[in-house]
Amino acid sequence: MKLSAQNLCWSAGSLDIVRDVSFDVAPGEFLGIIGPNGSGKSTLLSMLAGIRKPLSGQVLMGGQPIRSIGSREVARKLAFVEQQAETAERITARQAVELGRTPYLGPLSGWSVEDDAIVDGALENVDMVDKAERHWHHLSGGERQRLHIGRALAQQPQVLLLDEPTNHLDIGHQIDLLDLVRRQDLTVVAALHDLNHAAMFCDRIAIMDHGRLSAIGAPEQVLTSDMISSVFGVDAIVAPDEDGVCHVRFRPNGRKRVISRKDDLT
Ligand SMILES: Nc1ncnc2c1ncn2[C@@H]1O[C@H](COP(=O)(O)OP(=O)(O)OP(=O)(O)O)[C@@H](O)[C@H]1O
Repeated sequence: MKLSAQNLCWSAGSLDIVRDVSFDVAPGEFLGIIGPNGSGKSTLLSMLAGIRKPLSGQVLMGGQPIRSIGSREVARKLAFVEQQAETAERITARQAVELGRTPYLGPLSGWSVEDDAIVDGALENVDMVDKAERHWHHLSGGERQRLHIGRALAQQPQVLLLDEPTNHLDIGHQIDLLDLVRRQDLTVVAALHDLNHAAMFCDRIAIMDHGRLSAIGAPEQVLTSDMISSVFGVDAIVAPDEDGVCHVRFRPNGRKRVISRKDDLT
């Protein structure tokens, strides 16, 4: 399902947080959003999810304004895993994933064996089958994060929005999770901090800088030394690796040098 951001703006008082951001995400495409802390990634995602009302502009899901679609219908089509997603404590891991089936339940459509099978599949996908009966508050941060993704998959959405989904995960689970997400036939928008993971898994990357979309394109088009230096203030060398995927190697003194150059001017 296609997702479109059209001239999205959001402000907090007099502070412009997201400034006139527009892009389309094609059905089945994986778009990564990168940018420094505070550049507006989470704010943008919450507008894409229909949770935060844009000050101006609109979000279209499947060509329809998201704010004109009922919340239950949105929940059947779009799943959002927020950065600090919390879940009530007195539930098991399995029950946390079962929450993903809520948009499908109603007075005439109770819990079914199909729901059980979908939850089983989601638990398997996020490697949590063996901990399914554990209590939420006995799980590690990474296990909880995997369950949030499991809950989102159990929602069987067509659009998946993820805010820093690999936070808390060890490197094995980071790679597994991004690979899992990429293998689903879903339209995905994910805020990511690791530029190499963005290059490895995303079809395109959008770069947020001070609330603006400063570039969007294929990883090899947008991940350049100049961009990394100007947006992140870090020196980096970008070159294709042996698989042709662009690889970013950071130079530890980069940020220090940028700061000292600024100091030279004062
Ligand atoms: N409700 C709000 N009121 C005031 N300021 C806000 C509000 N929501 C977000 N901001 C500010 O907007 C800016 C962008 O925040 P946002 O969380 O979107 O950034 P981000 O790119 O996701 O950052 P990070 O990488 O740290 O998660 C930040 O400076 C934040 O403090």
